[in-house]
Amino acid sequence: MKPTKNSTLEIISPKVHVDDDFIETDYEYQTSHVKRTAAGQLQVHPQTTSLKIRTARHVPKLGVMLVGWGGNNGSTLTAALEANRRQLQWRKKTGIQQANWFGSITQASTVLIGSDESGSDVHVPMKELLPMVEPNDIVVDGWDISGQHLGDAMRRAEVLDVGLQDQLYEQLSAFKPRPSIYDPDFIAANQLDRADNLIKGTRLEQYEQVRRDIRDFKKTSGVETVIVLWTANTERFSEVKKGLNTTSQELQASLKANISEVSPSTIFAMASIAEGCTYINGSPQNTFVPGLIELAEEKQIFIAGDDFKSGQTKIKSVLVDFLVGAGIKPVSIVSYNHLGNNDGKNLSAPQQFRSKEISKSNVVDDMVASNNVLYKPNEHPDHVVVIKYVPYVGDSKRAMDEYTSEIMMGGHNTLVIHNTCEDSLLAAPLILDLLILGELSARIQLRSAERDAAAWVPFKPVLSLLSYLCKAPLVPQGAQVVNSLFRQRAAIENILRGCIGLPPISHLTLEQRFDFANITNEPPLKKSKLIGQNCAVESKAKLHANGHSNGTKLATNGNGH
Ligand SMILES: NC(=O)c1ccc[n+]([C@@H]2O[C@H](COP(=O)([O-])OP(=O)(O)OC[C@H]3O[C@@H](n4cnc5c(N)ncnc54)[C@H](O)[C@@H]3O)[C@@H](O)[C@H]2O)c1
Ligand SMILES: O=P([O-])([O-])O[C@@H]1[C@@H](O)[C@H](O)[C@@H](O)[C@H](O)[C@@H]1O
Repeated sequence: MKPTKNSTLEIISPKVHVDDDFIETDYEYQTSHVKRTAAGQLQVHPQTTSLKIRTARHVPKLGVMLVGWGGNNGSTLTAALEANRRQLQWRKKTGIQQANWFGSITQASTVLIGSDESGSDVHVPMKELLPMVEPNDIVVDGWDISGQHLGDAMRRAEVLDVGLQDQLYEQLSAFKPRPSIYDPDFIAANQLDRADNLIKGTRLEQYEQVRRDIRDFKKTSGVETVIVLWTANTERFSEVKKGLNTTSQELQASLKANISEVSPSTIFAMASIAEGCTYINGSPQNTFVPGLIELAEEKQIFIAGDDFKSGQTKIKSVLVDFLVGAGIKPVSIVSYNHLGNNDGKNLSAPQQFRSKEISKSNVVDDMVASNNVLYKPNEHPDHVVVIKYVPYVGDSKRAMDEYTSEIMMGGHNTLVIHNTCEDSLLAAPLILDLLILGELSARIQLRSAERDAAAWVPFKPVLSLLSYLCKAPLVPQGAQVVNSLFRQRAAIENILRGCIGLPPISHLTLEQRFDFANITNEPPLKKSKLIGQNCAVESKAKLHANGHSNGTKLATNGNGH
């Protein structure tokens, strides 16, 4: 079976069944359930559940409606879609630059699927594992409180090279954001000068207008599926209060009663759910108040978020995982950055900064809690987040992080990281992945393999699979919040593997550590082909032997090469 029409991959397995509509696999799901006894013992029960996984093969034409379309992220994503669609290139002072999707795991990363007869790893592009939306086929629309068309919005953002902007300006100028819901109580007062493109009326009337906009987009664009994604300004947190928004009934009643504490982002989420659209929150505010989550669960519509995990926090979710996993104890983490884009301007207001501080600070909690050898109960590293607005640097975020850890015998290790990047060029590819993986998730279902008439079941409405792309992952009630980046990525990879009948990768590679031929009658590994650095050394060594080397003194890898 070839998962996608142009895939280099073919799965040869009796467990995989393909017809015109579905890829269906038999899947032995293996877990370990742990019970704590009264005596404090941990009883571990390995379990295997026989499942079937199916993935609908038809990839719908996807429409995305961005809230905050005219912002740095929204305009940059729109520009990138057009630049890649047209395979544009432009001159930079360093030479010719081609459009690409670097930073997108679906478009620019590969997945280990196994090893070949010589024992070498084999990786394939993630997008070849299952039928996925092609970025070139995505249709974009959206809203913004600023009425600037996308050509001027791209220029205002000052993110992309002028050589590229000039090739896109006319085309993007045809895109005009729809009027949006503006409530100055939820974003910084310094955003007022942008607010010239507004939906008037009560919250209910605004909600109804957003629903009409979604229906209008579906009708005029011909898309089959719409995902609504918030990449507008960070809002302050909404108050969560009984009678206001703790149930779907309360929330809907508050909307109808025009209660001021119902935020624009929550109204957009309600309208999206009412129109059957997945809603993704790329900002840190608590759009998903309990009543909204209950509404999504009642309607079985996906919601995901919060806050794109693009830079400092992404590194933090790797570094702290490494340190704690290595038995090294982070005791102080200071994350400072300054930037000068409009996001930074909005975050210069205390309430909006507080939303971001929360999402950037909670990312270490699960990793710290995982190691009771290093940390006493409720013991945490000092953790400080600082964000400053410095207009001159624009979208070029300058991040400085310091990680101080205790090492053996009272020693200390301090890591200092300086990270400069165009923040929107980190976020735009993440938005693409949120859209593509969010759409794919809607085509994946599970059922028991042990009961013939078992119903096919979709993912839960709170789509925690997208956590890899979010700073503050929203997870289903009772589920564990996982921030470790590699665990989050492994979840995505192993779901994709399961959908094509492949087991999770254990990295055991027993066949390379034991003489497997004597255990399983497997044919022995062919002569090990040097790979990576060793291969480079071997090829240079051969060149050297034949007198063609550039004379570089070659290190050896211990095998005489
Ligand atoms: N690397 C990143 O850029 C990054 C990473 C994580 C999170 N984020 C979050 O993504 C969001 C967007 O970032 P950005 O750099 O594009 O910011 P931006 O300020 O450039 O864009 C936000 C846009 O939203 C518009 N807007 C504000 N309120 C609105 C509303 N109610 N309805 C419609 N439009 C509205 C603004 O006019 C602006 O055009 C921010 O909340 C930011 O915190 C960004
Ligand atoms: O992704 P990350 O680098 O941890 O966090 C970023 C912040 O450092 C930055 O100040 C803010 O403007 C971005 O929206 C983003 O949230």
